[in-house]
Amino acid sequence: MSLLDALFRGGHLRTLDHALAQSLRRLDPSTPDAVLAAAALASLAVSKGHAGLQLDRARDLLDGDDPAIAWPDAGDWQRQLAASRWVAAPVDPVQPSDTQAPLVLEGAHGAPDLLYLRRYREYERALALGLQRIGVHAPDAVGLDVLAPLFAQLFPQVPGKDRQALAAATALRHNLVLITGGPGTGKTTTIARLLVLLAAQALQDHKPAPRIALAAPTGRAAERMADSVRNALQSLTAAGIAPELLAQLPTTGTTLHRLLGTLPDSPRFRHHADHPLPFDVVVVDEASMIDLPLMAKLVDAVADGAKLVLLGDPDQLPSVEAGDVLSGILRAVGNGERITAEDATALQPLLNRHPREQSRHPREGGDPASLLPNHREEGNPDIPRNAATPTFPARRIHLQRGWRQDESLHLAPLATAVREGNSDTALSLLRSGTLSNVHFHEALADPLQTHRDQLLAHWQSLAEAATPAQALALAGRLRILTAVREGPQGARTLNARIEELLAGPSRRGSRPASNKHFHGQLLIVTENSYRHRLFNGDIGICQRDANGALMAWFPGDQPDAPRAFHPAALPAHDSAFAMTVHKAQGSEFDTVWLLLPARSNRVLSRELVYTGITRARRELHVAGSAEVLRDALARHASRWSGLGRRLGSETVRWDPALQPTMEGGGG
Ligand SMILES: Nc1ncnc2c1ncn2[C@@H]1O[C@H](COP(=O)(O)OP(=O)(O)OP(=O)(O)O)[C@@H](O)[C@H]1O
Repeated sequence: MSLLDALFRGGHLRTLDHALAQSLRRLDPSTPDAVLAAAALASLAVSKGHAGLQLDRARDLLDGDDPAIAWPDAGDWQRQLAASRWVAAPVDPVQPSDTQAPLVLEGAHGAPDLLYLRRYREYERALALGLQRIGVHAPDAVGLDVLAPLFAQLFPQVPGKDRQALAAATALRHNLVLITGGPGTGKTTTIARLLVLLAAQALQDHKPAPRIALAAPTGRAAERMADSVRNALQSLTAAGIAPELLAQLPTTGTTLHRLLGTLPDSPRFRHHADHPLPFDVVVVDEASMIDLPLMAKLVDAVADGAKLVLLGDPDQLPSVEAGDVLSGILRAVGNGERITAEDATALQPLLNRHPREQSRHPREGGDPASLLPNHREEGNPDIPRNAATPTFPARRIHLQRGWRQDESLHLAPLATAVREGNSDTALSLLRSGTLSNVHFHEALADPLQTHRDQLLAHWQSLAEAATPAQALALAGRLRILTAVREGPQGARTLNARIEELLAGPSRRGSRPASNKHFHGQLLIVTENSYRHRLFNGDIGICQRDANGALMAWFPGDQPDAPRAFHPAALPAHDSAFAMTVHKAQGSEFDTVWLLLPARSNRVLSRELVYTGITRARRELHVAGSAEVLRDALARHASRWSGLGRRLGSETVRWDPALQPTMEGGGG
């Protein structure tokens, strides 16, 4: 049996993957089986979140080992592909490939071979060039010293120890900046202060106030970001920052789709290179969730000379759709932070001019590296002092100190153990019961049985809420998060059981399948609908309106004015009493129940557990066996992508002639 047939008959391919291979065979019946199978697998790889197919690890795409499949040797496979008319093999990672070839093979200098669907290689190429374009426009650093008093007021901590200050200062001097860190490390707080500085800088230069956009991949994440900025502005008001500066800052956030301007029934956007976004500063939160097509389109739409600041937690799960863009970019920036000696010199007026500090330590002068946080100082990891000028003009600052320590949930030690894959520590912390509001239900498989009343009470309160806005506000109080969708510990099964429980014994089973919506039902949208302005991951609730008609309500532009849809007219959606950790990215809930499957599964990873537990704001329950937890923490959720090497490549240089035009599709 051919490899393609074996893959198809084994149920490993989707219809779409198989159809792609078949269409190549129809066009040229002499196409070798290995090429057809590779085309189908490259298409399958995208559906599993990879940018392309890594030939030597193709078997990892399958859900389990299949003895019926005889995998070709990766070297032979590569040679057959390189010789095929369907496969372009450009030597340069930023040159366009032959438009006639639907597949692109890349891999050089010992890097593994990646086979792309052409469109995804174009997205990566466009993204790499677009990031270069944004990054090479370094803003003028002249005049930073005038900002020093305001800077010192905004960042009163001890200089040389404050990474938030370093991040803001760096972002004043660079146009492509990544500020990374776990939950509560002050990413948004830092942004608010940076925006005040940018407003002050414009005022001082007699320029118009900067046009600023705050965006995130999901509506919920955008709202959370705007909330945090509003809180930060309140603290800045209290700290005596000039109201005229604060007045220039945005207090609302938007989704990336809305920012870019969706077009009805089209994956294209209103804003792109030829019609760029009318913003001088674009700040995007939850960058780990952004997939390759969307990031490529965002970067394409950022105007020349504008600043792009990406915020994210690199330890979270990568985006569900193809990409793992954030980690690709971080790989190119380098694992450490790229603060060059040149940066340090330029930032000296800000970082070394704290009035408080100056009186204690007269300005040292001379050694610019003395400005940088020293890794030997407590709480500050290493920063390469004078890394060679990076080929990729981005800067990254990683914030480490958690600022939410006074809150009742004591999560940090567990989050660290999980992030580091340290299962002994994670288990002993969980078992010890010493972390406040963290509960471990070892080997518990069914919380709906053991904690039924407590869980049901919450969902019943949704049905009792007086208005849809109130019900939506309550919706974030509790969520069951699962690793998988199917199976006894999967989101689908749990939702069905919760629906039954809510229906009560008398009505159990009475709700016809065709009319599955009910008052108090929590919903999650599972596909993007540009027409409805509803996007994958949006959460809504069913409630009867004043006339008794059951409507589905989703957050609107104003928190107190949700949008109503007829349930039958909604795009694809599910119940959302329980949802997968993947779908919960970008959201937080007061109480989280993280339910692990009874048996190990390839989707389990330390990133999944980390993302799941860090969704909790007040209380965390983890249910599962030690064995499954150990297995999860031993695995990384990695994705195949060539972005890191494309960005790090010596040959990637911004050249307007190379900039591709963004095609539609994918995003
Ligand atoms: N330098 C600081 N001094 C005092 N409080 C701070 C500081 N930085 C952050 N905080 C506080 O810590 C909390 C978390 O900050 P913030 O929301 O900015 O973090 P974040 O990294 O954006 O979090 P998340 O990723 O969860 O959105 C806020 O209450 C904020 O006021």
